[in-house]
Amino acid sequence: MTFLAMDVGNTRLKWALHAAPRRDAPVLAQGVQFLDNIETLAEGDWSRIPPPQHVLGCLVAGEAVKRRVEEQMELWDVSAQWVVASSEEAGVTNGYDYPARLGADRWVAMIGAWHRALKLGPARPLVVVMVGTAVTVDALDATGRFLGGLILPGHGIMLRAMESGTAGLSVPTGNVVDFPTNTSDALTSGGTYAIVGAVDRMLQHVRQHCGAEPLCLMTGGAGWKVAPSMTSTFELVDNLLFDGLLEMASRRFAQ
Ligand SMILES: Nc1ncnc2c1ncn2[C@@H]1O[C@H](COP(=O)(O)OP(=O)(O)O)[C@@H](O)[C@H]1O
Ligand SMILES: CC(C)(COP(=O)(O)O)[C@@H](O)C(=O)NCCC(=O)O
Ligand SMILES: [K+]
Repeated sequence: MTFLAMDVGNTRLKWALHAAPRRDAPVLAQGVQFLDNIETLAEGDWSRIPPPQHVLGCLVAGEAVKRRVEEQMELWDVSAQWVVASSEEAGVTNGYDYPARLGADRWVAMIGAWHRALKLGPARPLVVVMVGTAVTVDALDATGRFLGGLILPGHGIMLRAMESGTAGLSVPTGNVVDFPTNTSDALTSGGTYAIVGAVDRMLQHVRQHCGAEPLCLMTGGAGWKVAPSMTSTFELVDNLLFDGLLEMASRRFAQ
C-alpha cells in the first residue's frame, strides 16, 4: 500500500514515498527537484521506486506545473489527489474568508503542525512558519482553528525586488549582523530580520488573543537561513508538509 506524498512549491518539488498512507509509516525513498527539472522525474528518480498505490500532493505553483507533474506520473497507473483547503480537515478548521483560497501548502503544514503538537501534550495555540519562495506565518488557537496568517516575500524575492527597483543594489549575498556596514550585509540582514520580526509580531498577536504561550514550528527549504536569527523559542521541523499529507492520507485512504 505504498503512498507518495508530494509538495510542489514555487521553487522546488519535494516528494517522499512511504510504505503506507499511515502516520509514522517508514519512508522508502525521497527526493527534491527544482521546477525546471520536473521533466527528469519519470526517467530518473521515479523510475527507480516501486509504483505508489496512492498519491496525495499539494501544489501552489499553478496549473501548468500541475500538468507537467501529472505527465511524469503517467509512468504509474495511479491518479493524484491534490489538496484544496476546505473548511475542516483532520481536526483543523479554516478561518479564511474563502477557505479554498488558502494556499494548500499552508493548510497541509498547519494540519501537520496540529498533530505534531497533539503528540507533545495538551492542545495549545500554534504559530506555523514556512520559509520557502514566500514566507507564511500562520496562527491556530488551542481548538485547532486557523485564525489567519501573514504572507511576505522570501529571501530571493526580497533581493530580486531590491535589485530591480533600485539602481545600485545588485550585490552578492551577505551575512546577518546587528549593525551592517556594507550593502550585502545590509540587504541580507534586513530581509532576515523582516521575517524574524513578522514571526515575533504574530506570536504577540496569538499570546494576546489566546491568553496562552503558542508553540512555534518552522519549516521550509530556507528555514535554516532564518533559524539562527530567531529571537523567540521555536522548533525547526524538516518534514511538516509530509507529516500533514500523511495525516490527511491516513483518513482519505483508510481501508
Ligand atoms: N540547495 C538549495 N538550493 C537552492 N535554494 C535552496 C537550497 N536549499 C534551500 N534553499 C532555499 O529554499 C528556498 C526554496 O525552499 P522550498 O521550501 O523548496 O520552497 P517552495 O516550497 O516555495 O518551492 C529557496 O528560495 C532557497 O532560498
Ligand atoms: C503564499 C504562497 C505563495 C507560498 O508559496 P511557497 O512559498 O510555498 O511557494 C502559497 O501558499 C499561495 O499561493 N497561497 C495562496 C494565497 C493564500 O494563501 O492566501
Ligand atoms: K512550500
